[in-house]
Amino acid sequence: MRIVIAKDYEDMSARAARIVAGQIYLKPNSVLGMATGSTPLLMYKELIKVHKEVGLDFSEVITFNLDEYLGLPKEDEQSYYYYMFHHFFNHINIRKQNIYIPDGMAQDVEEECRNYDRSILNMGGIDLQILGIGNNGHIGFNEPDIKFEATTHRVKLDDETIEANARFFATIEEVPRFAISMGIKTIMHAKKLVLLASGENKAEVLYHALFGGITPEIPASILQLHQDVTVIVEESAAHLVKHKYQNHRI
Ligand SMILES: O=P(O)(O)OC[C@H]1O[C@](O)(CO)[C@@H](O)[C@@H]1O
Repeated sequence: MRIVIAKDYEDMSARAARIVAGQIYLKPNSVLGMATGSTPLLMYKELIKVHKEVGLDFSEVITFNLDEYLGLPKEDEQSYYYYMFHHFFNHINIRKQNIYIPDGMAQDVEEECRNYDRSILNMGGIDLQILGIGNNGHIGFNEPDIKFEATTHRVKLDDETIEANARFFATIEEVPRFAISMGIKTIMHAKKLVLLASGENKAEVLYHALFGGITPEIPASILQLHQDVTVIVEESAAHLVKHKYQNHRI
């Protein structure tokens, strides 16, 4: 595991964007795993800049999103489908048929999950997965006490996640209670993982995830078992981690 302490949110985002750009440069038809939430927003902006200024080509790139709320249609501004197009896909030359996001309105959720995992396999697996971390240690929407062997599945969101994500909705009642999420096993199968953490509120959970026991109570702790993880921590999330790490420049 490489741990990089970035000096601020801009630095964290630029470093993450460089890893993604490097991946696409070396393998133009890379399969990328995408995350949502506040953390990767500036990384997406950086990638758009690299696309516009240097011509980073997304025409062969394939993407799979980590998760989607159940019950929100694509056009709902709080859906992750909307987020991804609004913040990223509408601004680059990715092909729509290469974009995979779980369907939050699927009639048969189990079938949707099976198809999602099958599509990932058919594309040769995820080359590079971007991850954020929830206040409770979740990755994707894999909430504490998840089964580490889970593949893509329907999840019930924790109260803590509902509270944390209420900031994006008019009222907390509007936050969906269920979602579809890649499972831990799906995530762990990615060839490379990049975990981003930003903000003081992530400091403690990040420390436990990286240096505590590997336990379903902190789903991100499973990342300790992956052979190729880069953690990019913004300074304000890093004060506990700092005691333990050796800074590696990337
Ligand atoms: O980046 P944020 O908004 O703190 O969210 C943390 C994580 O929770 C989620 O919103 C739930 O999947 C992720 O997309 C994100 O990585």
